[in-house]
Amino acid sequence: MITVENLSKSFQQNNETVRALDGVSMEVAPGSVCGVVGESGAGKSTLARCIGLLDKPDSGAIRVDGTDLVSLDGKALRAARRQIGVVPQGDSLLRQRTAAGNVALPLEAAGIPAAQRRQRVTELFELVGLSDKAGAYPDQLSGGQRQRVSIARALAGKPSVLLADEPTSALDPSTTDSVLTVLDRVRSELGVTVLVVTHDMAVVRRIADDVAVLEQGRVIEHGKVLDLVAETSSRVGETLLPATDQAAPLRPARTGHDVVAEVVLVGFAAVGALLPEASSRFEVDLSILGGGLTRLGDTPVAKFKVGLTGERSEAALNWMIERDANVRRAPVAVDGVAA
Ligand SMILES: Nc1ncnc2c1ncn2[C@@H]1O[C@H](COP(=O)(O)OP(=O)(O)OP(=O)(O)O)[C@@H](O)[C@H]1O
Repeated sequence: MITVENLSKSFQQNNETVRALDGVSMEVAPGSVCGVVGESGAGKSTLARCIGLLDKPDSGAIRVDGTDLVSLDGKALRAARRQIGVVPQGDSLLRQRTAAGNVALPLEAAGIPAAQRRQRVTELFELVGLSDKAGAYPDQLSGGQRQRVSIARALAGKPSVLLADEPTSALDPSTTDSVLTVLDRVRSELGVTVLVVTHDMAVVRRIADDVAVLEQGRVIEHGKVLDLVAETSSRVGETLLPATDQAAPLRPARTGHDVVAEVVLVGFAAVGALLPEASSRFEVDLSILGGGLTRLGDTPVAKFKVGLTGERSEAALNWMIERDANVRRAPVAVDGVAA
């Protein structure tokens, strides 16, 4: 479990103070993947560097499994650093060493005997799906393969937390997918808590359980991805779910329906059954006017604009709300004119 409490960090830039982190608080549950997203300069890398103990915050606490890392120094700090594997931004492998040589480096530094080292390196290459590339040099590998070697190296010391800073930037979509598959396995097979800093919401869509959105050093949204997408005001939801045709807002009068609403459905059961069941149970005619289906991780999620016609249209919507559908009704008509 990573807990960040009220973390602040400023830098001096051209005689001005830049608040890279301004009271950041967030939690990452054990064995989950959390995406930290935001525009360039929002403070993502600074947050990752503070959690990775590469930078010291000005104030605040960072707890990993209950221990506050900010207050540590000397031997205790070195021990805490071993709990956190860092995949640095960009290409960081040593060119003159083979892929296996790079992964073995932290094990050599820790004085692990050769036989144990070989076994650990073999396991790590299996985990990242590159057993046949262990003897290759970084220049003989693709960008995605180098990134997977970098992940293996960060995991060499069996950390409980893995930090990856922009692990997929500059990779094409299919290579990105192979790197994300590896990060997903790190969480599911090793139970490691993964924090991924990224500007790419596709990373969040594919592997994140939780997300924190940073803006100018502050957290403006944080929580479970599947909870946030159900909230109508969520930027995460707006980015990850299909658009329901903003050009034609919710106007019952225009569409000829009794009620028009936006509905977000999460999970196989809701996506597959809720709309047809509401329609037949309440004898209303229900048409899909916009939106569509997507997938967040393994979970299907739908956002539809629906038009309902029939006396019990409101009751049908209420019934869906009781079954955890997130429903936003069309604005109420003013002076007889639909809003
Ligand atoms: N070592 C440093 N010295 C001075 N200013 C810094 C330093 N590191 C970061 N900053 C400043 O702090 C702010 C946050 O930077 P940070 O790199 O954390 O953002 P980011 O969200 O990771 O951006 P990017 O996506 O471009 O990497 C920026 O204004 C940046 O210029």
